Amino acid sequence: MTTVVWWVRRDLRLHDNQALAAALTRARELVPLFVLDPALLAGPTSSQRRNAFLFAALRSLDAALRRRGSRLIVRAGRPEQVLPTVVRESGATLVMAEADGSPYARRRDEAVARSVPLQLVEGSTLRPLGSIRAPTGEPYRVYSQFRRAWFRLPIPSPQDILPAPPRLPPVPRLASEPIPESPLAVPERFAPSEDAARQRLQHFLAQGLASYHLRRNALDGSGSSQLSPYFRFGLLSVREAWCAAARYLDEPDAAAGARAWLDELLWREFYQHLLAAWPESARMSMQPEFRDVAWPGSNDALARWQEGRTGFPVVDAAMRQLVSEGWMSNRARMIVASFLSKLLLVDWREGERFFRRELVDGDLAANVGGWQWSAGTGTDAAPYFRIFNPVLQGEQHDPNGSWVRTWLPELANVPREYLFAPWRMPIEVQLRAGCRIGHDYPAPIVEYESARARALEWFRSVRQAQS
Ligand SMILES: Cc1cc2nc3c(=O)[nH]c(=O)nc-3n(C[C@H](O)[C@H](O)[C@H](O)COP(=O)(O)OP(=O)(O)OC[C@H]3O[C@@H](n4cnc5c(N)ncnc54)[C@H](O)[C@@H]3O)c2cc1C
Repeated sequence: MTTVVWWVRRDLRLHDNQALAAALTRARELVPLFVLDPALLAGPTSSQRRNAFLFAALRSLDAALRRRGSRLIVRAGRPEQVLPTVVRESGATLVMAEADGSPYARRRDEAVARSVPLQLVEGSTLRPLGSIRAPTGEPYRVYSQFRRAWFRLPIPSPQDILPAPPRLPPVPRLASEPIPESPLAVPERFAPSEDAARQRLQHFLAQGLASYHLRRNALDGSGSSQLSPYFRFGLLSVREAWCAAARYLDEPDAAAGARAWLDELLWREFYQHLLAAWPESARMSMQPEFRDVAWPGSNDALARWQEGRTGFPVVDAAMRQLVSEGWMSNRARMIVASFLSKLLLVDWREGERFFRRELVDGDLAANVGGWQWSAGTGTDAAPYFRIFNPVLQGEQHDPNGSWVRTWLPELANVPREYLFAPWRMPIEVQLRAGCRIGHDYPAPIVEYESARARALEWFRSVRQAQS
């Protein structure tokens, strides 16, 4: 009788789960195990909101396991202590888990592997981490080169997709702790179950994919899939999503949207590979000239950005959506990240930390990648002189202003022509709109043109100091 522990981490799904499938080829008894790791759940980069999503998703996974004759065993503690205990109690001969390339996960897995037979299986990315390399053997630092190399290799095929097992082997008698209750509610936008993830994918393929390339920048997020929390916790297999979308490449009406969406899955892939190759990029600017600089932005500016009180409606709406829902669109993320790191000159790591605490999809690789790109310190760094103008961004990507008004009720009666720059309202218009600048809504924290000039000057001086 072979007993195998299936150690669930960021793969809370039964469909297309390669670690589970590998475990099932050996197991007469299977122990689906989740470890409540204090380093992740209560550490400095933990997030109450993500915990709420995670705990609810674990309950849903447990229910799905029970429908198949199994159940989730939950234990709290440090994995390097919990795993040997569970292996001993269950008589397991093997532990199988999905590989995770983040720096903490790698250290953790090395520590666990010292005392139990741990086998890691791919599945969190489309291709194994570390497998995409330049002819020199170096990992890629530039997305377009990574993408070209990626497409030279065989792409995932629908035949690879693994169905959810209809039944699962029995679980040996083992104690399990209750899945914790979260003090926070799960954001309504994201029902925390594998079924919900799969339904959302189907809905997006049917309704959103064909127009994705045209609508993906909508600030209200209605033009994108909103699948990121599901990928973050592995409630949906990225390989399965890839294959499902790739089918539309042959449909003339949907091909452009499908191509654009698959490219975004490749950005995810790129950042996962990048972090695995350069774990130090989580804390350090990729571009050497930014490593030892002191960013001049103030704590007060950071606080106003975090609280959505900058006086720039697009920035404030995005930050209030983030704090309220744990999510915002990609375009909103780029605007607020550019605003903090360039117009306010606050160290990108402050923004990265805040995002990671607040985002339901908060993921080290994607977040660090997005922040370094936005701040101009990263790989394919956005040129430092590319600075988003929040007024123009609002005009373009929230044209009727409904998203800004949703998150900033104090601007409800501000005429559309002033909505993205309310400080331009003459005083009588302010009074009529019930929105006095500096009283009902903040005056702008900076004047855009001079802040832009200051940023350009600072970035230039940092680069020159190094050359
Ligand atoms: C400053 C900044 C911080 C970010 N932090 C995170 C984060 O912590 N977690 C996270 O998942 N994404 C992050 N992103 C990437 C991106 O904004 C989100 O993945 C996307 O907005 C999620 O919405 P969606 O699921 O509707 O995406 P879609 O547009 O439908 O894209 C599909 C999937 O592709 C992936 N993806 C899309 N764009 C990117 C990208 N630029 N980089 C990496 N993966 C991408 C996501 O998994 C996403 O769910 C960040 C971007 C920026 C600019």
